[in-house]
Amino acid sequence: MVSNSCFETTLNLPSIDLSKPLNPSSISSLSEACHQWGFFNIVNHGISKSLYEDIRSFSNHVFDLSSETKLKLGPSSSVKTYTPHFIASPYFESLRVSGPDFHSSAQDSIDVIFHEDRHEFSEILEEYGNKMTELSKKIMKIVLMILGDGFDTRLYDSDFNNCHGYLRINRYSPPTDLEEKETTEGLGMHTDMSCITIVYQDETGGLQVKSKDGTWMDIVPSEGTLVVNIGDLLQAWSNDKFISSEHRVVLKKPVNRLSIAFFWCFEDEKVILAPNEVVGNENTRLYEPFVCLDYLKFRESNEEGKFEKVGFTVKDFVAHNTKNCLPMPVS
Ligand SMILES: O=C(O)CCC(=O)C(=O)O
Ligand SMILES: [Fe+2]
Repeated sequence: MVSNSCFETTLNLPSIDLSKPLNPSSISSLSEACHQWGFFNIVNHGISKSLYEDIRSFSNHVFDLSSETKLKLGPSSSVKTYTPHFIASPYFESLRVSGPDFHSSAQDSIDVIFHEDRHEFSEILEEYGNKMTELSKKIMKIVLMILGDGFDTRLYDSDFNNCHGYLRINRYSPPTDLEEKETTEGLGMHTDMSCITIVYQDETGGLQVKSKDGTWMDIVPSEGTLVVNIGDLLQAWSNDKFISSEHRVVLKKPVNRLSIAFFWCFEDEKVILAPNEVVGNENTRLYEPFVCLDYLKFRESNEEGKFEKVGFTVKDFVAHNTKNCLPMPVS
């Protein structure tokens, strides 16, 4: 499980400054990043450092509870908001808070694990969820703008009108015998089940994206910067004009790592079909229309130790569907 890695480099992603209008050069570097990496940075996003500090201290408080208490929110509980160690990886655990009512989603979990009123926790998670929702809408508009010159993004408002978001607070606890210069995977290579994901990673670092030649590139954390990555749903909707990045998290230091990922997704019942204008005349449609929920069910796994399922993508889903649609051999 623990490996020495020598082919890793740092990736410089363009930063989109959300306090300024986009100019032609930022559009062009964003477009390149979306096609090549499926990753870019945003700055001046309006989320304060103190909100992160509040969420961090709340999260550590929850993750430090006993396994027995946390499992009251686990996969076999009624709320199912906690993913324990050994589902995605031995070192990964996470807590989910779902929109659009982030307050009540957080409160449902908090009521189960605390025997006193901790409404301040639901309030900070509500604030974060609402801010991420607004940010996601803003970023989606920017991302759609780069689809092409003269492309009227209003045409697709209806496609994205019913999007919803949820956040997952992730904590990684490296193995205690992790030695200097050794790394281990905290979360294996995967693509996200979202249109876009907005990631806050703490100063520990460890997020990596896979380049086309297979090299893992470090996305180094920078204070005040959030990382955005394209997910499978937008890749399929855009007929591969946007790339859903293959990424992972490696643990390089013997310290706990915290990240918060906000997933902005199509509604479950949406039929995903790339619009004709996006496919273009010369290109073929790469994905048969599919229902979002069918893809989510294909990807989701609560099975302990089935780490390989983490790496399935929308391409695997399409291949699986095609295989299942082949005529049965005549015996
Ligand atoms: O922890 C991170 O930095 C990224 C997490 C991630 O990729 C995910 O939750 O899908
Ligand atoms: Fe991810």
